[in-house]
Amino acid sequence: MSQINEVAAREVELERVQVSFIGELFDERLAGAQEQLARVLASPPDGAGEAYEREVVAGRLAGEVRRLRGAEEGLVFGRIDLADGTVLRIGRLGLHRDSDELPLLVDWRAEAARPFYEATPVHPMGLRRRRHLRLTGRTVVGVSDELLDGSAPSGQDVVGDGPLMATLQERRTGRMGAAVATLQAEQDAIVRSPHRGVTVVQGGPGTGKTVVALHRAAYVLYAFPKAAERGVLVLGPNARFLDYICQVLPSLGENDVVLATCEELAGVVPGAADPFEVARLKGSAALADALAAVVRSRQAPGDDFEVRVGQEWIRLQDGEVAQARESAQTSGLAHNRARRLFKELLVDALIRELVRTGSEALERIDAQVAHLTGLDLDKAAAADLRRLGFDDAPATGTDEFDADAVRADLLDDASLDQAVEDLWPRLTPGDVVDTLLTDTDAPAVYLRQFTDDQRALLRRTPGAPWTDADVPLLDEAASLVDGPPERVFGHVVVDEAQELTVMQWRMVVRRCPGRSMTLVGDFAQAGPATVARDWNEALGPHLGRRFDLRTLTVSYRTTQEILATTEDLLARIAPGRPPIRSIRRGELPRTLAAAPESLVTALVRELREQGAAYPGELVGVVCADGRAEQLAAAGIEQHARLVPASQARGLEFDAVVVLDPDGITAARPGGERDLYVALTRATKRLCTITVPPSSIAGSAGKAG
Ligand SMILES: Nc1ncnc2c1ncn2[C@@H]1O[C@H](COP(=O)(O)OP(=O)(O)OP(=O)(O)O)[C@@H](O)[C@H]1O
Repeated sequence: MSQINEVAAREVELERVQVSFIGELFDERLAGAQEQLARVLASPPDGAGEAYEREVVAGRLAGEVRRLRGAEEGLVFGRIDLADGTVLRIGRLGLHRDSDELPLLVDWRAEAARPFYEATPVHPMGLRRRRHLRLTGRTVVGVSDELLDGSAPSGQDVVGDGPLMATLQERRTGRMGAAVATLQAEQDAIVRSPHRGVTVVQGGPGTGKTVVALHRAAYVLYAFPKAAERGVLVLGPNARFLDYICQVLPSLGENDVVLATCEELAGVVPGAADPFEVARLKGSAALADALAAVVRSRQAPGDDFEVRVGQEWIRLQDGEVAQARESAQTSGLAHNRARRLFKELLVDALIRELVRTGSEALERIDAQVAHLTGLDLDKAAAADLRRLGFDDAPATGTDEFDADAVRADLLDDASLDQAVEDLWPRLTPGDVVDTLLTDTDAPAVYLRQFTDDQRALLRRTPGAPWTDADVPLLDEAASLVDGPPERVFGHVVVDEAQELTVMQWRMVVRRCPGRSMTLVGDFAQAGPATVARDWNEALGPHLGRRFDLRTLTVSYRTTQEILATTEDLLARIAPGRPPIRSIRRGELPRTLAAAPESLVTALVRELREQGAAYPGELVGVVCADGRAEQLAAAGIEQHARLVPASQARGLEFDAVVVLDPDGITAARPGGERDLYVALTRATKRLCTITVPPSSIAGSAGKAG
C-alpha cells in the first residue's frame, strides 16, 4: 500500500469510529421518539380536551420521527478542523449530548457550519482543513480533504479529488437529490442570506437554482422561526417537476414544507389546457380589474328596496340603498362578507323607516281625532293607564317599539333575505368568472382594452371544464367574494418563476402576507405565456423593486460541449447574455436526420443503441407537445422518459434525445426558448434527431 493510501485508510478508519458513535446517538434519539409516540398512542384519552392534547403531542412526535428518518441517509458528510484544533462534524441535523460541551453533529444550517461551505484558501474563515466524508449506508468509505490555511498536507490529511465531481458523476435517478454536502460557496451565500424579504436567483440552465431554492426553504425553516411558524410553500410549474424534487426536503429532515402547483393551491382541478395565446390573455392584469368590476356590478346596481314587514310594505327612502352600498363597498370586506354588512345596514334603515312611518301615522290619527272630538288621545290614554295603576305610563305608542327584537327578526327573515339577494347576491368564484367569460356582453363592458378577436379568444362555452389558465382567475374571484385564502405561508419559494403570469403572481402574493420569498428562474427559458422580459417587469406590479437579485454562473448539469452548441440559440433568445460555463465535460452532441415517416424508427433505434451502450442510464426524449401521444402509442416509454417540450423545464437526465427541433420551435411562439430548455437537460449526452425540410421517404441516416 502506498503512503497516501495508508494515510487515507487510517483516516477512514478513524472517521468510521466517530461516525458510528454519532449513529448510536442518532439511533437513541430515534428510538426515544418512537417509544414516546407509541406510548402516547396507546394511552386512552380521558375526555375531549385530553383527546385533542394527545393528538397534538402525537402529531409532534410523529413529525420528529419523520424528520429523523428523513435525515438518516447520509447523516454525516463533513468535518471542519479549526486552526485552534477544534473539530466539528457537519450533518443533516444537529445532535448534542447534554454532558458534552461541543455538539456531536452540527446541523448544516447552523452558523458554525458556514465555513464548511464558504471558506476558501483566500478567506479560510478560521479553518485549517475541510473534510468531506463519503458513506455507504452508515459506513465511511472515503474522505477527501482541502487545506485552507496554506499549510502543507500532514500525515492526517487526505488531499484528493473533489467530492463535487464524484457527486456529479452519479447516475440520474429521475429524482433530484440534496446537494447539502457539496453546496458551492456562491450557492451557499444565497441559501444562508439573512435577507428576509424577496430574493431572486437567476442563472442559466443547471446552475443550481432549484438546488438553492430547496436548500433555502430548509434554511428558512431553521433560521427564521417566525416564518417557519406559518410554514414554507414551494411552488413548482407542474406535477412532473414536483415529483422530480419531492425527495430533497425530506432528506434534509424537513417534511412540513408544502409542495404545490398553482392548481393545487387554488384547489381546482382543470379539465383542459388553454392554447398559449388564450393563456397569455387570461394571465394579464386586465383580468383582475375585470373580475373586480364584475363583482362590483353585482353589488346593488338598483336603488329600490321594498319589503313586507308584518301587514305592510315598507320602501326605503331614496339614497338609503346607495348609502348602505357605499358603506359595504368601502368596508374592505370581500363580497359575500360585505353582503352581511349591507343587509344589516338595510335592516337598520328599515327600522328607521318603520319608526318614522309609525309615529307619522299615530300623529295623523291623533290630529284627526283631536279635530273631530277636541280630545288629546295621548293625554287621555296616559290618564287611563294611570288610573289603572301604571304610574310611568308612556307618553306615545312608538316608544313601545322594541327595535332590537324587530332587527333580529328582520335579519332572520327569509323573504327579506331574498330581497337582499336580488340586490346583492351571494356569489361563488365560478359565478364571477362565468359572468366575465360566458356572458355575451360582459367582455365588451369589462375588457374594453382587448380587441374583438381577443375577446372572442377568451369566450368560454357555458358548462365547459375549467382550464389551467382559468385557475388563477378562479382564485382571484375567490379572494373577491370570500376574502384572502385561509392558508398563508411565512415564506414562499417559486421555481421556474419566469413562467408566472400576472394573475399567477397575484395568487402567490396573496399567500405570502410577509412578502418573504425566494424566486428562482431564467427568462431565457420562459414559455409562451410569459409576457415580462425581466424581473423588474415581472415583479414590479406585485413586489416593487425591493428585491435582492443574485446570479449563479456555473452549470453543474449541462456539459461545456452541449452549452457550446446552444450559444447561437442563446444569443437569439437572450441577446447580450454572457454564456455560462460548465464544470462538466462530455461527449460532443450528435445530430441524426430522419424523414418524417421514419422518425419513430430512427428514435427507437437510437434509444436501443444507447440502452445497450449505457445500460441503466436515465434517458429523456423531448418532443413537441403535439407529438407526445403518437410516441407514447409507439411504446417509446419502454426505453425512455417521454417529455413534451412544454413540461421539460427543470428536469434532468443522463442522456437526452431531442426529437425534431424545428417541430419544437414551430409548435408555440417563443419555441426557440422551448428548444433551449430541451437541449440543456442532459448531464452527459445529447442527441438531436432532425427532420430536414427536403427529406424524402426512407432517407434516415447519420449526419454529423
Ligand atoms: N452544489 C451542488 N452539488 C451537487 N450537485 C449540484 C450542485 N448544484 C447543482 N447541482 C446539480 O446540478 C443539476 C442542476 O441543478 P438545478 O436543477 O438546481 O439547476 P437549475 O438552475 O434549476 O436548472 P434549470 O434552469 O434547468 O431549471 C442538478 O442535478 C443538481 O443536483
